[in-house]
Amino acid sequence: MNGRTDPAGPARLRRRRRAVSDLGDALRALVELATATEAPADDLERATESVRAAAALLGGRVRDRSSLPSTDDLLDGVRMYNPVTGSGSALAPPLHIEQAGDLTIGTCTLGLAFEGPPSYAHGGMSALLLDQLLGYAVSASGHPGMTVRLDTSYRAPVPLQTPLRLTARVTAIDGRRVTASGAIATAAEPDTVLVAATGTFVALSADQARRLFGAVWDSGSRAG
Ligand SMILES: CCCCCCCCCCCCCCCC(=O)SCCNC(=O)CCNC(=O)[C@H](O)C(C)(C)COP(=O)(O)OP(=O)(O)OC[C@H]1O[C@@H](n2cnc3c(N)ncnc32)[C@H](O)[C@@H]1OP(=O)(O)O
Repeated sequence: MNGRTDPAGPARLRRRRRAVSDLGDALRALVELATATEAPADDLERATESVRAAAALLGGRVRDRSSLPSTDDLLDGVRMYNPVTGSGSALAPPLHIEQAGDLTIGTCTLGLAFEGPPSYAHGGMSALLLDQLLGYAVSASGHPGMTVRLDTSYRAPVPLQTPLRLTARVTAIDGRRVTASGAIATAAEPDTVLVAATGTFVALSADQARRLFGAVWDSGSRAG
């Protein structure tokens, strides 16, 4: 059941979304502390028991890959567990995105959990952030599509625990193919590009959309 069919309606959905975001905040803090901690082994063992108890609470009712989360709404663009932007995701920094004309701007700070080289972000994380931001720019241009190619150029390491500013814009639309380019910089030095990326996104044909997402879409419609 989702917010469209739930008899208690919007209030229940709002409460559930708030709870999902609060849990996301707590999980992100936990993941960061679990990475940063130098606590003694006794404390690690006690924390492990508490985390296992919390997991047992959450495991009572779960979905599988063929169903959408009950908090999400694809038509309104609500994806609470997106691993880059989702407020409910333990994995997401999260990246906050806003649109200013044709420029897409993202902000986030990466903690120690995203460390690759000591004190800097893992390169795969930079690619993940840019894939999401470029994809958002492509969607915002009215031509949503899936990434088919992402070229990433690492010019300088991305510092952890430092506010970041990411930008992206669509540079070409060619039939079903859309190209977007973007960059990561620090908020303090927004003109110094640390990582640049160009992505190609392809709008799905009706057949491709049915083949890839038909089962999820059908289960969403059945749920309302
Ligand atoms: C205000 C607004 C708010 C918005 C709010 C919403 C926000 C929302 C943000 C979401 C942001 C998500 C950002 C993450 C986005 C992912 O992470 S998507 C996941 C990763 N990507 C994938 O899994 C895609 C995997 N690839 C595929 O499944 C297939 O390639 C596709 C996409 C179905 C396309 O099928 P295909 O048979 O490869 O391609 P086909 O349909 O034959 O060709 C279409 C065109 O694409 C070209 N093409 C295909 N592959 C390539 C390639 N690798 N390189 C170049 N061109 C290619 C073809 O040449 C063809 O060109 P034309 O001949 O038409 O000129």
